[in-house]
Amino acid sequence: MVFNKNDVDYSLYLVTDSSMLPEGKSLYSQVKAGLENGVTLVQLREKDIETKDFIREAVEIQKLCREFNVPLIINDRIDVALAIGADGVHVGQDDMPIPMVRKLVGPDMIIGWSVGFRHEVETLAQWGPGMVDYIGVGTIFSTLTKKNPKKAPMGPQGAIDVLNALEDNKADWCRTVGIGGLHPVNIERVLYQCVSSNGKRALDGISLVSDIMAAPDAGAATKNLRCLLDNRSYKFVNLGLKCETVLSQTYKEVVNQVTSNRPLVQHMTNKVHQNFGANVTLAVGSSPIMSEVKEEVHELAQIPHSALLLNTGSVAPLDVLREAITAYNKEKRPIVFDPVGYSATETRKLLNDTLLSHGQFTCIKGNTSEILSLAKLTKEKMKGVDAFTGQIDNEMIAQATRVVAYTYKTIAVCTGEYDFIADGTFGGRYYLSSGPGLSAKDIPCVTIHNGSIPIMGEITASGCSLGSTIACCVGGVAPESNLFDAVVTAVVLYKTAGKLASTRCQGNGSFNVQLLDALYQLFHENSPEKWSTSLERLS
Ligand SMILES: Nc1ncnc2c1ncn2[C@@H]1O[C@H](COP(=O)(O)OP(=O)(O)OP(=O)(O)O)[C@@H](O)[C@H]1O
Ligand SMILES: Cc1ncsc1CCO
Ligand SMILES: [Mg+2]
Repeated sequence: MVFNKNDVDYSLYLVTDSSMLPEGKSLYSQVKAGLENGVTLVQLREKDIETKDFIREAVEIQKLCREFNVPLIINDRIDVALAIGADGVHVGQDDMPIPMVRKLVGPDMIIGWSVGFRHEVETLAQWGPGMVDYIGVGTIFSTLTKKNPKKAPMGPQGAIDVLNALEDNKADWCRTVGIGGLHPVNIERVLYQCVSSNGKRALDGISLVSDIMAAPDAGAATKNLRCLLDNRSYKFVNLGLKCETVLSQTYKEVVNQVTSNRPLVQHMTNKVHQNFGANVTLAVGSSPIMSEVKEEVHELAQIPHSALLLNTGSVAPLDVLREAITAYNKEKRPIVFDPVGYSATETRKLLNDTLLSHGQFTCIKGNTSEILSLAKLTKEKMKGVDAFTGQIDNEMIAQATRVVAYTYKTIAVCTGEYDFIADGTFGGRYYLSSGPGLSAKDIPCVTIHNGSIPIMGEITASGCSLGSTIACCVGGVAPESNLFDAVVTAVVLYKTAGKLASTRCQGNGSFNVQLLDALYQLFHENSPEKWSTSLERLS
């Protein structure tokens, strides 16, 4: 053993696969290129190979790894690991039980275990520090490397559950690498999202196969991966992210920017909302396009100042929604997500969870039912798309909003008489191993209020149209503007318009018309110093 187990760098963990080598490259040459450019740990994983050949290969790779002072882990084959004196072994849930592995390999060898569930973490915690040194947390996304996957992809949320279980069980010795379907397009996002709820733990690294093994230029591919890991900042929209005091001057500036940039807001929204949403978008100086066509999402996402409102009230097919998220994330354009009726049925919950795992959202907006159930603060199913009617106080709503913002690293908005807005974006920063240190209760949260306006909740799609307004504001602000300010401006503008409309209307029908007029008027006057809505920063 040349390594102190505690000093192992898990950040970029290369797992080999000789079945995917590009022409003219060998396993040896690919691993060498990886090591020269920032791979910190190597696992030899050969599924269909004679023992004699495996040993020969392992000895060769071991020599190479030693040159770079990088540990070599052997997959599955404890006998091979022992025979060559490897630095570690990696075993799966269906392989030899960990206590037996430890007995065979002795105390110094690194033992890695594939883990996907909380109860597996509880088991390793009971074994204590002498057993498992690190876990491969996965499968995060589906992957072609595993031919017959036994587990459904867990998504970043599943990885967060595992990190939480490690914290809850005080397994502080155990390191973690994310595994499964990780590629340059999603690595930053996964690292950004995967933080335990107490803020103390993030993934220690990522493990991957094809992006290095199958790369025509494995050196360049590794360099690129190394950059992503070392970057520590995920700009999921091309905007500055910070949370400052919001003043009427700020509202004015946001409205000015929306006016001059006139964003194109693609709506994938429910049938009830389509017409009104398009009119609201026009009223606030923006251009709507209602489109659920898979083929055009990339083109639309590339338009300057585009934004996507993704409302799952009555939904486009899953593959269309996924493609839209991929496109807007790729172009770093904002997405506002409205998970309408999130917990009304199991089907809706699964659909929304699938989308939440698939990408990064600038803002997640919901009513009290949606936000409470997203935050897992209620197990009660929603009655259709209705807001929560049970007992809740503002403190609980603030907590739920913060939990949603923190969990999804987003700006969360919870609507009702009081609207709550929490910023869980951390300015796009991410951390390896230690996490940001803050938990949901520590993140910025404001509440806005303009008295009780029950009629706002009594017309359909009023929440959906707040979603349109937010999308106009986050799409319309100039690069390097503050996203949180843009969201707050939209919510304050909308509430002010609701108040004004409620004083002018004669009932629900005319309220709708008055709301459009008021939005148009307030937006175009742009005199926020006269707006009646108040904002309070919560501690
Ligand atoms: N009692 C109330 N007082 C003041 N404003 C309210 C009240 N109820 C709702 N609102 C406002 O009405 C808008 C819609 O909020 P609501 O919570 O009803 O959304 P929603 O249920 O998602 O709407 P929908 O699904 O019908 O689109 C928000 O802008 C919110 O601030
Ligand atoms: C009524 C309704 N049903 C699905 S979406 C929607 C609009 C309000 O959320
Ligand atoms: Mg409502």
